[in-house]
Amino acid sequence: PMSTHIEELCASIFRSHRETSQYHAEDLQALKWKVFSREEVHAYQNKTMDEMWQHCAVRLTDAVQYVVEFAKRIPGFRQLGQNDQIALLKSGSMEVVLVRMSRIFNTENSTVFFDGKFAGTELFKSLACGDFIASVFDFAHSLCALRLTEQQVALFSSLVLINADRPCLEDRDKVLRVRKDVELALNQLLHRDNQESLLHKLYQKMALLKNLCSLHIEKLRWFRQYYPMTVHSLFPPLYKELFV
Ligand SMILES: CCS(=O)(=O)c1ccc(CC(=O)Nc2nc(-c3ccccc3)c(C(=O)c3ccccc3CC(C)C)s2)cc1
Repeated sequence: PMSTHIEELCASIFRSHRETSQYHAEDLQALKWKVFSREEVHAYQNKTMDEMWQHCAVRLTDAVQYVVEFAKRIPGFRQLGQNDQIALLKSGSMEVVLVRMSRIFNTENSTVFFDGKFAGTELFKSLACGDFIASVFDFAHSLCALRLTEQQVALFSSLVLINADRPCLEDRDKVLRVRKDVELALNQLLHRDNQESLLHKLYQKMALLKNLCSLHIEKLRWFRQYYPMTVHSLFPPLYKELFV
């Protein structure tokens, strides 16, 4: 059986996850067939590249804000130094957003929840980074296939965030100690759910997340060389702080 400390850690991470999810997977089940009309898709496709990038950056930053709030409520994360908290969010927040977004992906018609309805890859055409968007969709498909419970998503998200191998950490050992507890909690949860086989699959997903985030930064740098002023004056400050 789980130790009380680990049991409490599990419960508190799950609570933090629920409290800081803009949308709960079950709420979006009702919306999952609400897709954009052909006219609406065309309206997005007719946006200029900088308009669409800016639109997405604003949406993405909303989602990142909730991840920052989630991190702050993870026991142990708050005990880390301010600089280490920022370093972990800088390198991990996009990964957690990708994990969260994947759970409300409609695998039957390959659509993602965006701007209140479900959108296919074609809606994002004007971003001019089709390979990246396709990879995000592929990742969402592959994570959905694991059919994680919300508790498993909560613990997996914490593990993605609290990573002692991230760059620029001042107290690596402290991050490692906090991570060890979260690893123990996930191990015990999977044991209780009789799904130990999920563990190595989740570690494989972490490797995919790392690649996806590098691709995001690469595309952002590419976009920024064409529209430096859009990024400078129209992208949300938090987006610039974390990704630029
Ligand atoms: C995340 C918490 S949640 O409560 O589950 C939630 C909360 C809110 C929403 C609604 C939402 O903002 N959906 C967005 N979808 C995408 C998207 C777009 C292309 C493919 C796949 C999803 C957004 C992006 O901007 C994005 C996301 C990942 C990688 C790349 C990008 C675009 C680049 C240009 C920044 S924002 C969805 C889910």
